[in-house]
Amino acid sequence: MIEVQNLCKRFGKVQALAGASFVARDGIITALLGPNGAGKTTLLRTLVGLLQRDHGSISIDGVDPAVDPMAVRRNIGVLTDQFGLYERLTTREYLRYFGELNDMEDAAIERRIRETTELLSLEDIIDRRAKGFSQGQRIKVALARTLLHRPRHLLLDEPSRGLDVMSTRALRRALAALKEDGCCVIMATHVMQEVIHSCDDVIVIANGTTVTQGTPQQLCEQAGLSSLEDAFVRLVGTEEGIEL
Ligand SMILES: Nc1ncnc2c1ncn2[C@@H]1O[C@H](COP(=O)(O)OP(=O)(O)OP(=O)(O)O)[C@@H](O)[C@H]1O
Repeated sequence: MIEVQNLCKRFGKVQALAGASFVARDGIITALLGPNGAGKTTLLRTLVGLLQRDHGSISIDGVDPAVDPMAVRRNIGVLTDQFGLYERLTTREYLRYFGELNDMEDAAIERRIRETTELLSLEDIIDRRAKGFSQGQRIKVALARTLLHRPRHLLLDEPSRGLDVMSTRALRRALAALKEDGCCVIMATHVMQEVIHSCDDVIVIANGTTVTQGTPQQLCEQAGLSSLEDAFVRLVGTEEGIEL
């Protein structure tokens, strides 16, 4: 479980986070929905300790990443906008390398490579070098790396961008498997279809603060509208940052 209270982060004159608070529970997919510049990426980066917060509290299964960053990182998988692939390594070599960095045994690494290859349909690129990979291929490899060590918590920053229909389905399968495993998953996205399809709970964020949190149905009821997209627009008061 991830609990955040009154999280603040400023970059110079920009108040990127201005008191965000929420709880993301285990065994469900929590969407982080907000217009461009709302603070979603800053929030995810602060949660894992890539950015230092100015104020507020973070608890990841009871551990504060500022107090014990290594304990948090062992149990968390992060997919950011920087995929961090190595052009000269094949997908298999890259996944092996990250498995070793996470202190996994060789047999476990090979088993998880087989499982993630099947889950994310990586067969055609598993033995190809990353140089020249398309955007969708890059995301899938980065996602495989994120899932490889079976972290209990996952922070996914726009995982569906650039994915074709087949890859979107692969992502949905991966999310369903994580949910089944009882993981705590937070997914920042602009794609309403993905929220409706995969997410049980939604945090709406605007101007660095949490506007509301609830199931897609609760958000619709709160806004008095039947479509989640319309409810989102009403709740944040802007049409910016929506993809259908
Ligand atoms: N390193 C930085 N230096 C200065 N300003 C920053 C930095 N990172 C983020 N910001 C600012 O903080 C605010 C929040 O940015 P953030 O990237 O968290 O938004 P977001 O919700 O992820 O947006 P998007 O949907 O466009 O990806 C923006 O005004 C952004 O310009």
